[in-house]
Amino acid sequence: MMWRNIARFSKASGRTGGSRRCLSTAIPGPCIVHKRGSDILHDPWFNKDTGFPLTERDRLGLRGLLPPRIISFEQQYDRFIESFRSLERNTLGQPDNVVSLAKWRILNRLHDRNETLYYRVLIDNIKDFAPIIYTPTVGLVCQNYSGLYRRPRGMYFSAKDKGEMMSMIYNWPAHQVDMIVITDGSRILGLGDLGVQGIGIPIGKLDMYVAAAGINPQRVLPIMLDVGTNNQKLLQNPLYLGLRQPRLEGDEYLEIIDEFMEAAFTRWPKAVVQFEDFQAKWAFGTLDRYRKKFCMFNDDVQGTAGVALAGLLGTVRAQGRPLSDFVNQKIVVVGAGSAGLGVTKTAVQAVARMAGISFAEATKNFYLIDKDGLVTTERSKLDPAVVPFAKNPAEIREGASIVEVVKTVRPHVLLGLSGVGGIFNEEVLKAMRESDSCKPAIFAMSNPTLNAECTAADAFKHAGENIVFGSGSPFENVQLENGNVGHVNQANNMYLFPGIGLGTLLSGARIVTDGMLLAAAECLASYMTDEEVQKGILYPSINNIRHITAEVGAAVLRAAVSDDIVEGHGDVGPRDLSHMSKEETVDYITRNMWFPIYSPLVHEK
Ligand SMILES: NC(=O)c1ccc[n+]([C@@H]2O[C@H](COP(=O)([O-])OP(=O)(O)OC[C@H]3O[C@@H](n4cnc5c(N)ncnc54)[C@H](O)[C@@H]3O)[C@@H](O)[C@H]2O)c1
Ligand SMILES: O=C(O)C[C@H](O)C(=O)O
Ligand SMILES: [Mg+2]
Repeated sequence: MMWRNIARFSKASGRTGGSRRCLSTAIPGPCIVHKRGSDILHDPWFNKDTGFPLTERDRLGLRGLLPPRIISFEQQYDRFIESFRSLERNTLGQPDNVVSLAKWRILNRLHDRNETLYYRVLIDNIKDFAPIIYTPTVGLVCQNYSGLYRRPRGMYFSAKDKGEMMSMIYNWPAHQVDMIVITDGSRILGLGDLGVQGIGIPIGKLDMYVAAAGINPQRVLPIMLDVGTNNQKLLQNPLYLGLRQPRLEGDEYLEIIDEFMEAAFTRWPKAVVQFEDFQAKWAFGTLDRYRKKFCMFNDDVQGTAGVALAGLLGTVRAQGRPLSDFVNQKIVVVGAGSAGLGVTKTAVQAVARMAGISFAEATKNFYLIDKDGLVTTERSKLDPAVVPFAKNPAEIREGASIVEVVKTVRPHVLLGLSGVGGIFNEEVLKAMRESDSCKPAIFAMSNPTLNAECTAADAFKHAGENIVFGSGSPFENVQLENGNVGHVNQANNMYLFPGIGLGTLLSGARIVTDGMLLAAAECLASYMTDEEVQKGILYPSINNIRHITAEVGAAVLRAAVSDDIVEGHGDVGPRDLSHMSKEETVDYITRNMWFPIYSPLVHEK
């Protein structure tokens, strides 16, 4: 029996409010539907396939539209898992890409047909399925999206829709939307500009929101903002599904995104918007533009920064040193884009706070490398965002290579967010053997797998078996020659963004503050025990993603209360939130996580 014990979440109730309320209590409350007959069978939100009981078949006009035998949810679940395992057996030995896409297709078909069953198999098998619906396979899906396309998911707002967005937003069928993930497709993972094909990323991120944060799937909205693409291959592809024009720039670009934000928040003033995979200039530009006005955050800049900070603090603990020693860690960051700069800035702020020194003083132990090598003050046309981290060329020369910097600095941590696969080559990794740390840390955080700065196996082989290792996409643990296991951490923002979104939503915070983001990072950093951290395990297993998300969500909510920006959620007002203890907050968050079980459907005209 593959069915998992759901006791832990069986008391979780659906969120309140909205006209399509589906409660997921142990004895599930009814769910109101406004359609009947085959319209229900074709609606993945309500469809139960052969699982409709006889009474519902009568009530909803389904008699005769389904085979007579009623199959239980458990049987449907087992049947799906069996077909998935049989696909695995039948594709043994085939190229990885072929197998991954075949797995994605079978999951996607279920997603399109029956969301309750889809999310149940996803939640119960998150370790196996996250690499398919999220990184790395989601990257492959985006690359092949125009060919894989069968039916729409989410909404598309294009440059041609200027002036129409306020009415278009009402085309979305759900009355309530809680979480929106938006991309303009300009920097999809480390794969560059994929134009409209980038829609796969908001879809995958929102799948994680449902799986990890228990956001009701009826209340999520993936958004593709199609402002053109500069990807010539796509522009020349006759099957490309996006606008065939170069990307809008400057004010023309901003007018489109401004219009979308106004439209979205006019219809759903309580929604939380996550920006995802925007090229650096627009990632920072839009964050500055909207973060004080709308309830939004940028996952690549802010979510990644928190996950990386938790990892960096974990490496200090892994060395058996007190956290205060973080101020002495020498950290080389390779990649000075939206993610690399977000991480560096947050880590420097943490050092400044801990040591009681200025931000400028706290940059001393940080070294930033971009495509032109080490960033120093000598560089002509220095990007204003990197100025604070530019080194004095008297220390190391302008443009020094990664290996040169590693050999000179002997850093405690080498962290990659460059999008360039294999850039931590044998020479670089071997140079890390001379690190000043007894447990050097290597984070190859770029996605998807082929874009990781190095593989886990190479890191342990060349940099030494005593390292701590993290990667953005999953790798198998490594069997070391000394008989131990080299643990692979998935240093991915998936450990934070679901909790940031959920805590923000359930607090009714007006905006996402630095305090909320810091609380999320600190919660993750303190989640693992000393014993685990000393084994090199910095983040929880993805199997515990709902638990860590509830904790992170609670930390975010409590920080929002401290910042005095909460308006409450549903029947729970700001005063109720402020009176909750830490445990009560975690309980409140957990009770509000949606959990997939079939609710009785009741028809209402
Ligand atoms: N693990 C995670 O949670 C996570 C989160 C966000 C981003 N990422 C990954 O990080 C990567 C970068 O994302 P981004 O948004 O910062 O992209 P970006 O395009 O904004 O930045 C890339 C940076 O890498 C630098 N770079 C390019 N080639 C280089 C080279 N040969 N040597 C050194 N530096 C080089 C560029 O100069 C630039 O500063 C992507 O692969 C993305 O998938 C991972
Ligand atoms: O999508 C991911 O897996 C992490 C991150 O947001 C990225 O852009 O790579
Ligand atoms: Mg991203």
